[in-house]
Amino acid sequence: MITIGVLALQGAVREHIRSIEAAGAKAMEIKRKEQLAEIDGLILPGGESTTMRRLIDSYGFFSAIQQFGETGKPIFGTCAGLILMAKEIDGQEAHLGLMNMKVARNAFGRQVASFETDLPIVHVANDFNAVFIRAPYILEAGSDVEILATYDDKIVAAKQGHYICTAFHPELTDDNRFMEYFVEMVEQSIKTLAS
Ligand SMILES: NC(=O)CC[C@H](N)C(=O)O
Repeated sequence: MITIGVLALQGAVREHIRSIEAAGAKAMEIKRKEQLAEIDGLILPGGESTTMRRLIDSYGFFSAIQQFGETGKPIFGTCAGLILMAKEIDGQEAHLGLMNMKVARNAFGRQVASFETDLPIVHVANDFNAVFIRAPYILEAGSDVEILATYDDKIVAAKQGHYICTAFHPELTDDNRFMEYFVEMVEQSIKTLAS
């Protein structure tokens, strides 16, 4: 069975653990960078991206996560995790810079800080129950980035090779289809890396 880690410095860690297990994989909380060697895929959860970045730096995770990705192992960023993965962030310095895209934080505005809607998502479902909480969205994506979902003409899910991200929170509902897709990506990457 594959093992998927959740960066457990801050944010929606427990919900992701439950969702990974429901999708049929083993889940592991990642609190030290040495633990990255024990997992096949990594999730950067929702939370607060600035706080998470500060903790990533103080626990020495910054280049460890980049190197994990460079080996071809899949990384999935949800919400704040999506912000961490972007090469560019509107109005501020970027963080890990893994995906060729520019994002805007808290981009749906104060009045609609949180909402949920059923979305068609490429590879995943025609009616995925997407929950948005002070969500970012993707302003621009490079030609190497596959757009998986839009809401109100804004890009809210994307994939670039073994990197994938959502502006919404697939771990907060019982709809496990997005997580099942990530589990498949991780299984596929193991076959590719072994061949
Ligand atoms: N629910 C979330 O992860 C919100 C992300 C948060 N607005 C940030 O900028 O980090």
